[in-house]
Formats: sequence, C-alpha cells, structure tokens
Amino acid sequence: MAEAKKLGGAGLRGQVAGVTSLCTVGQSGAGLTYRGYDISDLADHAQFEEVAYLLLRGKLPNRQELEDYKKKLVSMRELPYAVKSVLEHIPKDAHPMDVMRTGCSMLGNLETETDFSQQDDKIDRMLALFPAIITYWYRFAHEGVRIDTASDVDSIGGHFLELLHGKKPSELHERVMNVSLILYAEHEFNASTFTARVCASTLSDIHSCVTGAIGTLRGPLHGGANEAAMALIQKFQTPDEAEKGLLGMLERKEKIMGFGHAIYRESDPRNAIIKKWSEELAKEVGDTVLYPVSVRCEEVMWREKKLFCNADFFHASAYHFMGIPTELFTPIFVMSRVSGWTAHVKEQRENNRIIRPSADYDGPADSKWVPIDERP
Ligand SMILES: CC(=O)SCCNC(=O)CCNC(=O)[C@H](O)C(C)(C)COP(=O)(O)OP(=O)(O)OC[C@H]1O[C@@H](n2cnc3c(N)ncnc32)[C@H](O)[C@@H]1OP(=O)(O)O
Ligand SMILES: O=C([O-])CC(=O)C(=O)O
Repeated sequence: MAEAKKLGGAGLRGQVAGVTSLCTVGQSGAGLTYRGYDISDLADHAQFEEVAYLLLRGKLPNRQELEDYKKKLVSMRELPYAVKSVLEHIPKDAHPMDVMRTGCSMLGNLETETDFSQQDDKIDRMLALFPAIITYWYRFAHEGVRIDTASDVDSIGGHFLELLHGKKPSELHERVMNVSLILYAEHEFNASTFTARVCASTLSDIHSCVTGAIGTLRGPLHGGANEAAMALIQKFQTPDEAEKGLLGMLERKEKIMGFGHAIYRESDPRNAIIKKWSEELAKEVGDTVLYPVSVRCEEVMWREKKLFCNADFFHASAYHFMGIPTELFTPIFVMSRVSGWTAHVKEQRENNRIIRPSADYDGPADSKWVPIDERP
C-alpha cells in the first residue's frame, strides 16, 4: 500500500488549498482513486472515455451514455481550417508542448467560451481535437503531409495512433494507449491542475485554464519527465552500464527523471500498471535492452536512495515500443490530463473564491527613493 508522505516545507507541500471530490492521492488502497474508484480497477476494466465521463459528469456512464458520449467525441474531430493554418506555420523544431499550447489557445480564439453553460461542449471538443492538433502539426512539419483528422477508430488513444502512423493500431497498442490515458487522467492538486484552478478562480475561460495548465505540465519536474526518462535509458546498452551510469549520476547529485514524487512515499501505484504493459510490449518487439535497462534503473534507485519510479518512467519504454517519437510523450499526457484539468475547472466554478494566497516577505525594509541620476 502506498503511504501518504510526511509533508511540509516550501512549495505549498502538505497545505490544503481547496476541496475536491475528484481524486485521492496516496491515501487509501493502492493509493490513487478517481471519484472513489481504485486506479487498478479503472485501468483493468474501463475505457478512457468512460473515465473522462466519470470525472466530468460525476458518475460512470451506462452503456447507452458511453456510446452516445463516444459518438459525440468522434463527431468533433474535424480541425478548423484556421487551426490547421496556424499549425502549418509552427517550425519543425518547435517543442510539441508549445504546439499543444498554441493549438489550444487558437481554438479558444475561434470557439471562445462566452458563457460557462457552454463548458461541457468546449471540454469535449478539446478531448476530441487534441490528438489531431499534435499529429496534424507533427506529420506536416516532419513529412510534409496534410493528414485527414477523421478516423474510424472510436477510442481517443487508438485515434491518436492511427493519425500518427497512418494505419489502424493493433489491439494491443490501442489497449495500452487506453490504459496510459486512464493512468494520466487525474491527480488531485498537482502543479498543472492547480494552475488550471487558479486560472478558473478568476472566472477566466476554459481555454485559458487549459493553456496555462499545458505550459505547467511541460516542465521536466512534471509531465516532461517521461521524455527525460527516455533520454536517460537510451544512453545505456546493458543493465550493468545503466547501474554504473546511475551511480555516477547519484554521486554527482544529478536528478534522475522519472523517479520520486511530491506526495507518494514508497511507490506510485501507476508504475506497476504501466510497467506490466511495457514488459508485454518489450516481448512483442523483441526488446532485450530498454526494458531490462529500465528494470535495473528501478532496482538501483530503490537500493541506493529509496527512490521509486513514478508514472513517467516505464511510460517512456512503453511509448517507444509503440513507435511513438519521444517528443510526443508529454503531449499524450495533455490528451489525457485535459479531462482532469477541466473537471477541476468545473469543480472550482461550482464553489468559487479567487485563489490568492499570501507570502512571507523577506526583502529589504524602508528602502529610500533614489532619483535615477543618483543611482550607482
Ligand atoms: C507525472 C508526474 O508529474 S510525476 C513527477 C515527474 N517528475 C520527475 O520524475 C522529476 C524527478 N523527480 C523530482 O524532481 C522530484 O522527485 C519531484 C519534483 C517529483 C518531487 O519533488 P519533492 O517533493 O521536492 O521531492 P522530495 O521532497 O521527495 O525530495 C527529497 C530528496 O530526494 C531528492 N530527489 C527527489 N527526487 C529525486 C530524483 N528523481 N533524483 C534524484 N534525487 C531526487 C531531492 O533532491 C531531495 O533531496 P534533498 O533533500 O537533498 O534536496
Ligand atoms: O501529483 C503530482 O505532483 C504529479 C503527478 O504525479 C501527476 O500530476 O500525475
């Protein structure tokens, strides 16, 4: 059982900043629940769209509701011409998270939320469009093709893979994407979600809340860690090399991306789930390097520092085995977490007070005004 960590110190750690009925982290069972449902049950049995519905509408959908919801999302996959045009102007070497941020923001210019009664439709449109935003840009910038963003695959994860690779994904790959999107969907008051809630608390529009959250997720201490984890494991050819490399990094006090967590103390319950799928994918592609290297990294970090893999670490190899370019790893996180962010925006709006904490001042006191020409 993942235990709650003793929390305190800087970074608002351990301070309650609001109330939520969406998620618990590190409190009970496997340590992560969405509206009371354990993450391992959701990952084993649910579809991502079912989980998005649960977060956004407050209950699991029945069969008809889920079918209608998926149909609605599929019907919203067409990218507006103006978004395509903006995406075509973004350079090939841009950071894909910047592409997501711009795509989301541009959508907010074209399909502005002018009244909160529109929030559900705006949210569903983002869920439906985010795979198209990133893959349209990626394939145009890298291959010079303008892809058709409609596809027959009705799951968001499968749709993303089809747009990226230009062919229907295998059942296994669609399943792993589904699990991955479920694992990344929601995580209480993490930094990007808190950003979204702060923005929502000013009564701003939904696209601004999500655009800000994307910018926050981009950093390597948060969502960007899955890409950094990939860069790390790719440096090593064997588990022994990985062990030696990690020991050196630890000695130099370097941060090892994909390890540790702000709340969990002994494990991140999402890790065991994605690790299992990474192992299965490794068998499928006949990998004898990346997966064993990743396992050794996990062993060394626990043995040396009692640091455990967070959700990001085994996502790196899993995504790689499915042929996903490393720079698209964090945008996948966005495709999923938009469900959690926007569920929090809705919750914030339901019982809002502007979020405005205080600071302890430690600057100079009684500074005397000096005219500009007299300053040193
Ligand atoms: C989906 C997600 O966003 S999960 C998080 C993804 N981020 C990463 O993987 C980045 C690497 N990990 C980290 O930087 C951190 O563990 C964070 C940002 C996730 C959490 O930060 P904190 O809450 O400050 O960590 P915590 O209080 O547990 O740190 C305790 C000590 O362990 C060290 N530590 C924590 N994580 C790591 C790491 N991955 N590698 C090396 N040392 C680490 C800290 O530097 C700190 O040492 P210090 O006391 O000498 O300063
Ligand atoms: O909760 C956090 O601080 C980071 C995290 O794991 C997430 O957002 O999924």
